[in-house]
Amino acid sequence: MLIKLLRAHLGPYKKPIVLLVLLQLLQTCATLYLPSLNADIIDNGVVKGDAGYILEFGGLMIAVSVLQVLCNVGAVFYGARTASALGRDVRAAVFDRVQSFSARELGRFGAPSLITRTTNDVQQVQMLVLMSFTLMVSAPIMCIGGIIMALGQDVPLSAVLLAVVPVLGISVSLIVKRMRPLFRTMQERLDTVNRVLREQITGNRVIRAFVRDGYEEERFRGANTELTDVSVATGRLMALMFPTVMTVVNLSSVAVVWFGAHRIDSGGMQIGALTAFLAYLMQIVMAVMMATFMFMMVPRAEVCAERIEEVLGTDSSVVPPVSPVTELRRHGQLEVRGAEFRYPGAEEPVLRAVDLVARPGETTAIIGSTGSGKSTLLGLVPRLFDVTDGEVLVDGEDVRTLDPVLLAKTVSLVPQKPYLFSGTVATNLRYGNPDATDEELWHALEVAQAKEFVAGLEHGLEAPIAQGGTNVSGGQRQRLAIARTLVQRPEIYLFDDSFSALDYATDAALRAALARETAAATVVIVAQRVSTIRDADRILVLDEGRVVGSGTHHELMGGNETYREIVLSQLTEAEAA
Ligand SMILES: Nc1ncnc2c1ncn2[C@@H]1O[C@H](COP(=O)(O)OP(=O)(O)OP(=O)(O)O)[C@@H](O)[C@H]1O
Repeated sequence: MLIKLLRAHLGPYKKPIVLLVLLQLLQTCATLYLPSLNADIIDNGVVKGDAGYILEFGGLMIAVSVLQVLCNVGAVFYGARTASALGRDVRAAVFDRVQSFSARELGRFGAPSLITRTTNDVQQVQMLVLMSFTLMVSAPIMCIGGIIMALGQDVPLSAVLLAVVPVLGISVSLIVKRMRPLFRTMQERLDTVNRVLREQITGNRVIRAFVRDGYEEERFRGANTELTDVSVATGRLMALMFPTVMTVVNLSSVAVVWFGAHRIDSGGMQIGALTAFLAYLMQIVMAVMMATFMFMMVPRAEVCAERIEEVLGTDSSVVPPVSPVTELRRHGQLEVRGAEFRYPGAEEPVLRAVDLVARPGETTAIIGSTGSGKSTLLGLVPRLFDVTDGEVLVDGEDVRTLDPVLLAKTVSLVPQKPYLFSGTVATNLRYGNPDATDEELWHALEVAQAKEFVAGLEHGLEAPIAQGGTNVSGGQRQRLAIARTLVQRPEIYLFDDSFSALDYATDAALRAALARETAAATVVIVAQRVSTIRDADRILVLDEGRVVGSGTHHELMGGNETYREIVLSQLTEAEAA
């Protein structure tokens, strides 16, 4: 998965990658060359007292060091730039995919997990790539080159390396193997902490109202402790790595000095060669350590890459049309034919054989007990999800064949729980129509009965709105959401219980203004309140996902038992007449 992800996203950066590999190659060669030069200076300059030799080779050492530093800076620069670009691209790819998801896929992953995947998971992959750019080239060359150079200094002493390298390799891989499952658990527990935290922040008022602070604290502490436990377990393994490596290093250094001293004593080796040998031993061990460090990151990045690929590999169940219809002939006729909808995994459909025709210039209302499928039915029109059977037509065209931009322009839904974005009143109102003038915004606010309240705000249209619209009341939020839809001027308006938070007087005033404003449009209103819909041209009665009645208020009062029951639960017989 990691390789697949990297192959897919590193493609555009071939040039900087080749450049940084070359720079790494050069700087590693320079690093390997320095101990040999040092040995030469000791054996041929210092021991023989040749100042000219020392100066000449000392100068060369400085030149090689400068080259090494420059190459290193260049490699790190290109490495960091490419890794950051990769992170940006993967984040953008995940974001694009998530944007295409329908409510079904969003529900499957959950918002907290999608956020962790887009941020933390991508960051883990990005960090591994940065480390790899720095170490992938230099570590193996340094290790193999170090062995060759050490052999060049003294062959018998190199036997020490035969023991050191495998011992180091095996002990490190044993530790890394145990880390892998822990990393997966760590990412999952991070998801859980995010989920609990998000729920507690969004449900803060309910928690306070029910005085469940203690319970919620305990729940967070549980999730937090679980994350800490797994982090500590991986931390322990990581901590074990360095003492293990250092023990091997120190023991091998002692062995090299011990055997090297004997070789010098017997005249088989020069003192400069022993210094160089020790330096190469350090370089080899450093290379193994660096590789280890990288391998430590690989399992976590692999787990993260799998989680990212899972998102990228998930297709939206609301598929955009291959050859979309980009123009509609008539203006805003909505028709639902034999619609069935079943939520994923649900045994029973929540809508069955639903038929509905809503024409321009008419108001169609949908009423029914809670859970009867009203919101689901409205959601089928802007394709929040697609019918599992039957069809939804706008101006005679199946919504599944319509260009998504055209569909969004034609149909606008005011959801049951409207959402406002952080920004100002104006930025929210212009969400569906960025070119709307201030006059248009004020007009929409007037129709939505929100003009007075916005005019009363200190900055009027420029008054700040918090994320989710939490700094305005529920009723104000509903009215701003209605105004936002009015600014967009669609041909089909869908109001999902959008007047529920308004008092009766405001509800009536709003509907009267709305009727004038949307006189030529198709309006579908879902409501629980009979007074909101009794004047509608047609009322559809839903019961357990089926249409059990259709007609005007008077027609339904005459012959539809379900409708009569709903009406008489809210009004007296005289009021309902
Ligand atoms: N995401 C979901 N997954 C599974 N089932 C769902 C989901 N959303 C809604 N349902 C079920 O679908 C049925 C219809 O829900 P819907 O929200 O359409 O009803 P409604 O008539 O709008 O209700 P209300 O008047 O309370 O808003 C309900 O029984 C509900 O349990």
